[in-house]
Amino acid sequence: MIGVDLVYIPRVKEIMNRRGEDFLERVFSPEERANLNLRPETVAGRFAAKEAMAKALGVGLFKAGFKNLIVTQDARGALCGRYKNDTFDLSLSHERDYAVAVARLRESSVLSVSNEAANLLPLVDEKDHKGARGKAAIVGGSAGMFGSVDLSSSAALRAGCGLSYAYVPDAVFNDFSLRMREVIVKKQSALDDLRGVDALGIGPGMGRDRRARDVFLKVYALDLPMVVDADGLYHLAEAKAESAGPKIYTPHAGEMARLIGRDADWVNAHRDDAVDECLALYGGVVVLKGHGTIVASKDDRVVNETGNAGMATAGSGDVLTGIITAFLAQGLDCFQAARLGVYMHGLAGDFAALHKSKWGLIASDLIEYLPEAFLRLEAAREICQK
Ligand SMILES: NC(=O)C1=CN([C@@H]2O[C@H](COP(=O)(O)OP(=O)(O)OC[C@H]3O[C@@H](n4cnc5c(N)ncnc54)[C@H](OP(=O)(O)O)[C@@H]3O)[C@@H](O)[C@H]2O)[C@@H](O)CC1
Ligand SMILES: Nc1ncnc2c1ncn2[C@@H]1O[C@H](COP(=O)(O)OP(=O)(O)O)[C@@H](O)[C@H]1O
Ligand SMILES: [Mg+2]
Repeated sequence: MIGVDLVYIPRVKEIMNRRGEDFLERVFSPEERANLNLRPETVAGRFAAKEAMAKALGVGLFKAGFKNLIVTQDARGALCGRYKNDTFDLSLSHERDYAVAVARLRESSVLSVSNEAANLLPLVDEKDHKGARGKAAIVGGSAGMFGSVDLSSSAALRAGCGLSYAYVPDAVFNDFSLRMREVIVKKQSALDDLRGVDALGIGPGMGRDRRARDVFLKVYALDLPMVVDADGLYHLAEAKAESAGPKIYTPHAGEMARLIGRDADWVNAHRDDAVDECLALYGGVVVLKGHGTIVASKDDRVVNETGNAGMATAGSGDVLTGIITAFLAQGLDCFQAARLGVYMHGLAGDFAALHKSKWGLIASDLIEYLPEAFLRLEAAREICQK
């Protein structure tokens, strides 16, 4: 959360001479230009401060935009920085040909992530081994739908599990095994092994034929914490199977409509009522996805505050299944795992959109930016606990 930058003053002087006002307009906001001292060492120091703020945020300077990284003064007259809702302490200096700036993201900015979510983070014991950090299994995949189970099982590892297994149909086992590295691939004919895992996710890309339905019914009857998504929700709606262990259901509006016998337009217009109907029919914890995802049990309900429309892209729900399964496997209860999972998935999506835009974001980016979301939440928790 600290950034530093060094700028060669003669270079800034040369650009100022060559490009004049045009350069200042491109780099400084109107607020900054109003008070700007045009000595090259001052301009170079301000420029370095912007780069240092971008580094403290972990965002490229061009992506953040020069003019969005604002060097200003606080109420006491001390130099500080601002980027959207984040603020920075700044320290600037220059000597001969060089100007230097150090930026530190203020704690208040770090705390703008949810303290409640930060306090749910599973603890990591320094003596942990992979078997002690949660074993997650994802049951799904079928020809043409490898991607979904890859995304789910990979996301489970990135969300902190020590071991992640993908249970795929025997017919695609060889192909799928070649594709995966950290994830361990198993055949769905070995479902008895599932008793050794801590939590399960079922449904991504699993298909809707009879074979898939039979696998679903066997797995759904296991007394293990379980996330039910995608084609798992299809089989559940069709079979109205009895649940044994703790369950989290993660429908989008279309899947919710099927679960409660409504249409998707009705669900979109009555999201809270749809969740109530789903809870009454299936119990457990319900996650109704989409803008303002609802996480609800019969006793608790929250509307999630992270995430963005760039996440409306194929496979992003599969990533969510893996993240929630991982938190279940690390010992959180169903409501906590769903709450933290949805929050982290959205926060990773917000980081991904910052780096790659809402247009360029794809589901695997959510896995890539999950570590950044963890770092942010871990920093918030450390500050809360001080
Ligand atoms: N790379 C891979 O391998 C991937 C594999 N995947 C796998 O594909 C399988 C099928 O998944 P699915 O979500 O497409 O299935 P389904 O249940 O038919 O729902 C779609 C229907 O519901 C409707 N709908 C209404 N509201 C909606 C909403 N808010 N969000 C979304 N839909 C909404 C929608 O309406 P429409 O779009 O026509 O308006 C449409 O009629 C599943 O196994 C999944 O894991 C995917 O994860 C992608 C990456
Ligand atoms: N407009 C949006 N704003 C925020 N999040 C969204 C938006 N649209 C979709 N999402 C999120 O993206 C994910 C999509 O899940 P899903 O529809 O199951 O995708 P897939 O089946 O392709 O993996 C959900 O977590 C949902 O909340
Ligand atoms: Mg889905």
